[in-house]
Amino acid sequence: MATVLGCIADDFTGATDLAGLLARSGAAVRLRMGVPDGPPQDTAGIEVIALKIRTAPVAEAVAQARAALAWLRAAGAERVFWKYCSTFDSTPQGNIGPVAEALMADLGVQQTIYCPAFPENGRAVFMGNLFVGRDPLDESPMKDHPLTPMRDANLMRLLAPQVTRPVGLVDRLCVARGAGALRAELGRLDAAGVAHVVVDAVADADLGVIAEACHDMPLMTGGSAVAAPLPGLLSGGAAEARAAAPDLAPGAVVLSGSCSAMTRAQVSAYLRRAPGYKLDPLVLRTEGAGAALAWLEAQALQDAPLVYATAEPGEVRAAQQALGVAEAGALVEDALARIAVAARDRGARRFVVAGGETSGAVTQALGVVQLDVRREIAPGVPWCFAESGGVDIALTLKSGNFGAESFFADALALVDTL
Ligand SMILES: Nc1ncnc2c1ncn2[C@@H]1O[C@H](COP(=O)(O)OP(=O)(O)O)[C@@H](O)[C@H]1O
Ligand SMILES: O=C(O)[C@@H](O)C(=O)COP(=O)(O)O
Repeated sequence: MATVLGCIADDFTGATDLAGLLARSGAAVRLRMGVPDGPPQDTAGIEVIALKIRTAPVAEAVAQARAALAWLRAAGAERVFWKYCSTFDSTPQGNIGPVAEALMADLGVQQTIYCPAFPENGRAVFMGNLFVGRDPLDESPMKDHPLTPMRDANLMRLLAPQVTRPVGLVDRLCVARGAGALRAELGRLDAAGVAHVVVDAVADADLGVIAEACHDMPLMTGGSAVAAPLPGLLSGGAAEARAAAPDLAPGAVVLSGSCSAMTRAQVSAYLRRAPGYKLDPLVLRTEGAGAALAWLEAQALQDAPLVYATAEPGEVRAAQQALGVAEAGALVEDALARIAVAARDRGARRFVVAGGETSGAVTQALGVVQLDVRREIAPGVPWCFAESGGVDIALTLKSGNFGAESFFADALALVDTL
């Protein structure tokens, strides 16, 4: 089938979030992990390519995003969506703006919009400022993120240093007047040379207006929620019969490298009902992952044991001071990736993974190249089926701050009903 909408996500949890929301429409959505090696084959109406470029050096992020775009265009996509985090996570150098500008240049467009709002998960944009629940982004737990601490809530201020062309805003007062008013305002800004337009949205109805006004743009950017209405607006996103769910053995493992506030609560809740092993980056540095692997070896996989590096902000800061931010993160990601492979080789077939970077590392180590997206456990977190090392597995990749406190148990309870 020719692809009508091609999506590029900057991390793996973000990609499953986006694919899950697009699939709510019933449209056929194919999720590829990394840019596929060969030319497009067996494509769906909606294609999502998951990259692991949120914290990559800018030039590398841009090169990967451009390669993804070239593949999506070869698949027929004339509309492209650039998905980043609903909390606008980016490093000080920042990849959101440079990737958007590179995609705009390749697509030959002068203007795009930015809307990370995700009301179902408490993310709203008002007067260009991003809120998490009732808190401005920089007063939310995102201020302590291990890799992308967010210290400003103003999206124009965050974006301006990342791009070369002018940044502007369409505020909620305009969005509330409907798609025609929004289109007219975008036209006025375009005539004034404003290339990068932050658009306010506080509720799903605003996102409907934005999608209606902007679905014809060759490039839209944002969180998953503003993309959710697109399948209904673009012809060709037809439904596809689902393959039967694979018969999965009971063994499961829960892996958490996320230190986000919600994951910390989820880890605490899960430790009350399942065995757990805590990774320490300082120990990983000197002794490797041997002790964790030995611990896992002694566990019954039917108990769905948890291996986690999830820690409070003070502990994370101490590890980062001793090892450096990148090294601390890489040690944890490598260890969890090795543990995932060991668990699969011992018979685990259900994987619950918390953390975007963590999910990228685990999925790559498991050699997963494509995910079949199924039902959401919580908004933006679907179960997926995949093939890994010649066996069928179920995998859910949870964004740091998504899901209820009982998420890990909720996920494991749902997987047999898919
Ligand atoms: N105890 C720790 N000390 C330092 N870094 C850690 C620790 N635990 C996890 N990390 C790193 O923090 C990062 C968390 O990012 P990520 O997996 O994307 O989670 P989230 O989805 O919450 O953003 C990862 O690179 C992970 O390896
Ligand atoms: O948009 C979102 O919030 C998520 O899809 C996402 O990208 C979250 O990233 P992580 O918290 O790093 O998993």
